[in-house]
Amino acid sequence: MGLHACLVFAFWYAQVELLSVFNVLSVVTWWFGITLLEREQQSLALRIFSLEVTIHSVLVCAVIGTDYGFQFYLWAASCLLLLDTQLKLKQAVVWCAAIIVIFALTYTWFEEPLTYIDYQMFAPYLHLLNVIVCGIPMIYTIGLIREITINQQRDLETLAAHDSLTHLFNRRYAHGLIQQAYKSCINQQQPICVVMADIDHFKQVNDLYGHELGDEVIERVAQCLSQQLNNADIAVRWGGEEFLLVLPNCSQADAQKHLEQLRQSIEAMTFGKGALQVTMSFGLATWQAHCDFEEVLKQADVALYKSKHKGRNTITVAPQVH
Ligand SMILES: Nc1nc2c(ncn2[C@@H]2O[C@H](COP(=O)(O)OP(=O)(O)OP(=O)(O)O)[C@@H](O)[C@H]2O)c(=O)[nH]1
Repeated sequence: MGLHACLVFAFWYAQVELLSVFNVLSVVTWWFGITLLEREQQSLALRIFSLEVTIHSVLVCAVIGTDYGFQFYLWAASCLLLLDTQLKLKQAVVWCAAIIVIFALTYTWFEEPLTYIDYQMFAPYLHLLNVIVCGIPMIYTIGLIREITINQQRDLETLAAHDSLTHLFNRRYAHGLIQQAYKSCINQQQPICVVMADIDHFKQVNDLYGHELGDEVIERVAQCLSQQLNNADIAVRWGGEEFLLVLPNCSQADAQKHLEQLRQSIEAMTFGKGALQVTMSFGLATWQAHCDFEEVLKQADVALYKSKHKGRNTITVAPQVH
């Protein structure tokens, strides 16, 4: 819009009044397009910008020829069209190709311009300036598409790896991480522990307080688990109210101390304006070098079952298998 405003005066000064008037119209069109952008009507705005740039470039070339490089704005117009995501790719490609064909034809159509302006010696500089200015939307478009693609890929990866309620890792994604942690601990001859944890009497929570508060309990318990874990630890939402914790470089004794702190923290939490408190049971197993993941998981599960059997809100350590 700023560029068109400057050109109103430049063409007036160069006594090409027709182009001066065109630029007034362009300023109005860009102002209208920007208003549409502010109203979040991006698609319509982009189409208007593209149309304006296309018509304007052709008219300028018709009046003063191609020496000044105004035809390069047609490349910019085709890039702008690609940003219109409501336009199907096929349609966008056809429109872009049509604009590029018009660009190529300007050299034949406008070999003899309607007017020769007095400042012909500035033509190469203006040509250079126009090419540079036209490059900006192209760099912007490709950069924007690159940025959007990277962000979407990152978002998709996060969505695929995490559980939507607790934001802990989901079961499917965690498998790879757990195997990596195990291999690294075994290579460095460091201990690694596996814990199954389950909120006690959770069915009653749902039955007495409703599923919404049930969800809040799961969410806040998960938060408490992840806040108290170390960076290398892996917390997974294993099932409804069941969590798996993998603690690399952690001995059984340290894991036991850690879990006792967690147990106490969860016991101290209140929900539903203080009306509800919950407890958690834990089953702890040390992952031996000769065991596979399924085996250690089973040991932790059996230990958890024992904790439930003992009256819940407790930690049971699985016997070491030699
Ligand atoms: N609100 C809510 N409830 C869930 C979710 N996932 C599972 N549940 C409920 O969790 C309850 C689990 O109950 P049970 O497996 O019988 O276990 P429990 O009542 O916790 O009893 P113990 O484990 O023996 O202490 C079931 O009623 C499920 O419907 C969830 O995402 N949100």
